[in-house]
Amino acid sequence: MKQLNEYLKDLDVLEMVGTGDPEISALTFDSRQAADGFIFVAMRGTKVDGHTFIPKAIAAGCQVVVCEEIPVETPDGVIYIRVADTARSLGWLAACHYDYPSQQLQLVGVTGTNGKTTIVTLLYRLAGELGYKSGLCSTVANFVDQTVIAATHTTPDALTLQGMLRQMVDAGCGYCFMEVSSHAVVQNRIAGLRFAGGVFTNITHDHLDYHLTFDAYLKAKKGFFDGLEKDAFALANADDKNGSVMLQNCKAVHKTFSLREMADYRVRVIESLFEGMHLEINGKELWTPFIGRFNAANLVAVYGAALLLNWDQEEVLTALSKLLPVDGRFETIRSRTGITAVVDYAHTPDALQNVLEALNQIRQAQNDLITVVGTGGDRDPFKRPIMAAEAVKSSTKVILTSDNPRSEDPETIIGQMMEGVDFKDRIKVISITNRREAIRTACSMAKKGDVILVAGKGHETYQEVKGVRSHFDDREIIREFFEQL
Ligand SMILES: CC(=O)N[C@H]1[C@@H](OP(=O)(O)OP(=O)(O)OC[C@H]2O[C@@H](n3ccc(=O)[nH]c3=O)[C@H](O)[C@@H]2O)O[C@H](CO)[C@@H](O)[C@@H]1O[C@H](C)C(=O)N[C@@H](C)C(=O)N[C@H](CCC(=O)O)C(=O)O
Ligand SMILES: Nc1ncnc2c1ncn2[C@@H]1O[C@H](COP(=O)(O)OP(=O)(O)OP(=O)(O)O)[C@@H](O)[C@H]1O
Ligand SMILES: N[C@H](CCC[C@H](N)C(=O)O)C(=O)O
Ligand SMILES: [Mg+2]
Repeated sequence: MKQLNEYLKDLDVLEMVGTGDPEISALTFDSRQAADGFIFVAMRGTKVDGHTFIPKAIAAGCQVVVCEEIPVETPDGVIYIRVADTARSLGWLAACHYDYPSQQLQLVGVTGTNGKTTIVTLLYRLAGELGYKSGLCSTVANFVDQTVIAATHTTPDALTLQGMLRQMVDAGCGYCFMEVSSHAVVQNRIAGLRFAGGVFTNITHDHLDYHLTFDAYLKAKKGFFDGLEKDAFALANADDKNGSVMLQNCKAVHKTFSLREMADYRVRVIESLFEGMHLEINGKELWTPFIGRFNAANLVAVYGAALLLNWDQEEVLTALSKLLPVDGRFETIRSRTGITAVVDYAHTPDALQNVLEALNQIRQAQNDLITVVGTGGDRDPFKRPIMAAEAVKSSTKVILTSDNPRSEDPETIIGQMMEGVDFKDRIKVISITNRREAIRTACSMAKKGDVILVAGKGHETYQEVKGVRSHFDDREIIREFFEQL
């Protein structure tokens, strides 16, 4: 255990009320978790202000409070530490508490609207193929070497994150690959971390409910690159017009990847089939079971990051072609009757457009492409009509349905999606609120050779309706209906 003064050396303390240097047992930012010997960090949230829970945290045994505003009443025996930004301070306190684990391994962060989970998971698997122990922080799951820890967020809170990194270091991991969400940057969940490198995939429409403007969303992503040190690498997608924005004034070593332009790491799609793609990466050819140009971009980003970590180029290329698609991303299920279903986590307009483009390139023109899609409740409402329009533009039939409606009315969400569909196109659209029914309908409509895309939920094994989560898995449901054909 450490004394308080050790924790304070990383903070810019503006004011302190109370004296002493108590021994600290743990940290918390939630008064409900507080106990004797804890530091309580008061954070201003989106729903409530953590400062209002300071008395509760003290009643539970906290002797040290880190806050942005010192309360009027300051009982004896409690030390109040005022800082400008408690969320940022939490990152540094957590880093100190766990003995700065990010400085003891090579941490690579991946940010962007789409492709983060794919890239970090492939880097983690590639490390395994090459015999390196590593950790993973992703939307689907976290891994400490081979041990899985369930994921609640794409990027966990600073305390959970630093704790997990400590477990990785203790387990002998030399690397950690993590997703850096824009929420995490804004909420300073990544404060106190030292990155060996950062990767930028792309930025398109998402999360405008939280960031309000595209500019603010862009700034959040850029915030991650602005924080990289000069010995780190910054690998950006040259095909995205904001790739260069990420690199502007970034101290790290600039590198790029591209499907089109001259870049440090280049990929070309030689052939694309349902079984996979034939690629050329920096002049070397390889086969991969991945489908879609966007996955060629993901693979070249993985290749670039691997070389920037000084992994052996030949070994990387050999292992790359063995990697299999990630859970819930372009997962293919075939019926005995010759129908192909694809389950994909496309939950943004750009992702949906990309997946549909890939499917249209590889399917036979005479066959139908039936898309089943919804959009999440309590999340960006502006993407709803755009996603419906994308689905209609590139599919022959569309079934609009529910995703995770959360606290919202599912029919209202579908109604907002429908607003994006031109009147003349409505003939090819039906809406079925119950997602299971929607999938069943798609399976019974499809004929031999047709393709069904079930988009939006990918790996998820639940559906949240009116705040209640029940077991739900697009893949299980498709298999069940395919059995009945
Ligand atoms: C909008 C958002 O990001 N919210 C996150 C935020 O919660 P919040 O701001 O609502 O917190 P709050 O409820 O207002 O509480 C404020 C403070 O008071 C404290 N409190 C509260 C009650 C109490 O009795 N005592 C107490 O001390 C809370 O612990 C907190 O410190 O801080 C919490 C703790 O870190 C997060 O769990 C929570 O994530 C929510 C659950 C969430 O859904 N977040 C999503 C939107 C998210 O973060 N997504 C991104 C990106 C997704 C992607 O694209 O992949 C992700 O990284 O997962
Ligand atoms: N490089 C890419 N460019 C555009 N779309 C992509 C790319 N990679 C994946 N996608 C699409 O986006 C979906 C989500 O991919 P992935 O889970 O890798 O992204 P993510 O950035 O982790 O998403 P999230 O923000 O939910 O964590 C995929 O199912 C696919 O449809
Ligand atoms: N990480 C994304 C995932 C959305 C997935 C979709 N199935 C939904 O629930 O809206 C988010 O929180 O916006
Ligand atoms: Mg993800």
